[in-house]
Amino acid sequence: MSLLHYFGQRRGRLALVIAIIVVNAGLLTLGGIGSATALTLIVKRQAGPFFAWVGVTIAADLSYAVLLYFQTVQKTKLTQEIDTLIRADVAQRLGAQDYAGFHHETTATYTSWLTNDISTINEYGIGDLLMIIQQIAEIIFSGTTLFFFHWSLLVTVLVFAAAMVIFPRVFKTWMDRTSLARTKANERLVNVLEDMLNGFDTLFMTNLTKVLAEKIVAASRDVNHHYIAFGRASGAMYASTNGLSFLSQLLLLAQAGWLILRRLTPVGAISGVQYFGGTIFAELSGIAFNWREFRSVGPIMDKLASAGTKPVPGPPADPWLARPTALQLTDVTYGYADRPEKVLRHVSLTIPVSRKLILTGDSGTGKSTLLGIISGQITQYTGDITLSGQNYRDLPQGVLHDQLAYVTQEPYIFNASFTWNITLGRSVPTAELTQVLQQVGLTPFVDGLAQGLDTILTHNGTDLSGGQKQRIALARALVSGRPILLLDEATSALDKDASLALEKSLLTMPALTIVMVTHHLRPEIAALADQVVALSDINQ
Ligand SMILES: Nc1ncnc2c1ncn2[C@@H]1O[C@H](COP(=O)(O)OP(=O)(O)OP(=O)(O)O)[C@@H](O)[C@H]1O
Repeated sequence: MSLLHYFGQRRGRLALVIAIIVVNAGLLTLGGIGSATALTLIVKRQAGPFFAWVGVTIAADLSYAVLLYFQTVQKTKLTQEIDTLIRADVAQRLGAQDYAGFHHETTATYTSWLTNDISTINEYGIGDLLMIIQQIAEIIFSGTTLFFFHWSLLVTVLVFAAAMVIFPRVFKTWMDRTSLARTKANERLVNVLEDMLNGFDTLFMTNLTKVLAEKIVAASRDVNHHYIAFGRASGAMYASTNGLSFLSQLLLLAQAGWLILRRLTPVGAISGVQYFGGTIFAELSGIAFNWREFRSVGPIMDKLASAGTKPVPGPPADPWLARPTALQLTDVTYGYADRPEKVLRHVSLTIPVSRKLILTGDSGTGKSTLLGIISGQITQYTGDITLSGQNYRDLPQGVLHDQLAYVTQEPYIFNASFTWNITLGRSVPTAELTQVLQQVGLTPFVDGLAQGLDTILTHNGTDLSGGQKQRIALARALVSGRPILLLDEATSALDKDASLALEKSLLTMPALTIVMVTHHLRPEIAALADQVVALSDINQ
């Protein structure tokens, strides 16, 4: 992932912005030439030409002002387009990862990548690169003009220019290091913000809301510290390159005076040298500074690329999977990386097609872990799992996901309409949607909403009850049309009668293969299952 790659994708607008920038640099130069020439003419007391050049200078400066407007607008459009390209790329990479890969970083970290890092790319990547182009254009125009005043002025400029290009290299490592540390601190801040703000209710009920401010202030100080470290690096470079620039301008002024005294250049050169010399050195020190900043975006782009590889379209689903015959677990063993004890030990289980299996067991014994493995989210187990005789390890994730719907205890609700939360954007016939709503018992609730199915639900369903969220998740699973349902305490938030009714309705759907995890197995539910398995009986 390189920023230049994204510039390439928007080369048309980039060319337009560069064209405006170059014309503007030319207009600025014309303004400078106008002032210098006017000075020469007034010393010679030539009134007509003097006012003509004043007019040229005014016209150049006014045109510059007008073009500046278009430059700003086009630059903003270019920046916004590139932002979206980068976000799309990162989002695609995140979406193409496997379950463990995605959860390697927190969502807050990803948020920081897609917000803070994009801002940094805007400022230091896009903004600085365009600024560098403008600075180069101004340097070329100013250098050419100085040459016409006297060639020796250009030689002096080139000597100092070389010094200014070499000098900032001293600061490269310092700036790279502090820039990366700064983005890491931003990630930590976003993580703390998300953690504390999401935990508000808990802190509020325990009268500990002061913790909110304490943690946020601490994380903010951490960010301050790293911004200041970067500010030191960039400030040191900025100050020293500017010092060199001032020194160069003074020498150039002295040289121009000497040339005028020896009648080798017109009097106007005194203002021209100040103007163009000042422009060249200011822009050169600016380039050195902006180039360093621009380069500091490199590690950020590398970090964004670490989100994974770009997705490649998966193979089409195998026809043999159209109707899976059975799920078969053989000798499955698994333990979490940071825990010494294995949670599952040599578990073997067969779940024939369209059968209903209920898995029971005490809390913490590994039921959810087993469903995590069957769902394909956890992959680092030993042993084998097959679906229709095909080993999970040979199945592309997409193919497996086409066969399974996994409903957890705490389903996620998107900040989108009721319909979207059930269909996830797929098109589903209204009759089917209505039937599923009926099956999961959501119809009375939806009918009571002023906007019905168009009601926008809040982020993570904070305006819904736990039971309503679970009903939505079940509707989502049924609408998906997957032949295998994995239910992890999927009705735990419902009252006894509602939970019984819903479980009964699910277990009597003839086509579905169901693996249902439950703590509270009621006899009427057990009677509907083909198999009731206690995890402790199969976990050795
Ligand atoms: N991400 C994780 N990292 C480390 N350990 C974990 C993780 N998830 C679960 N565990 C541990 O694995 C064990 C089994 O957890 P699991 O959630 O599978 O149990 P469970 O039978 O579903 O429990 P419950 O009925 O309470 O939901 C527990 O000891 C738990 O602490």
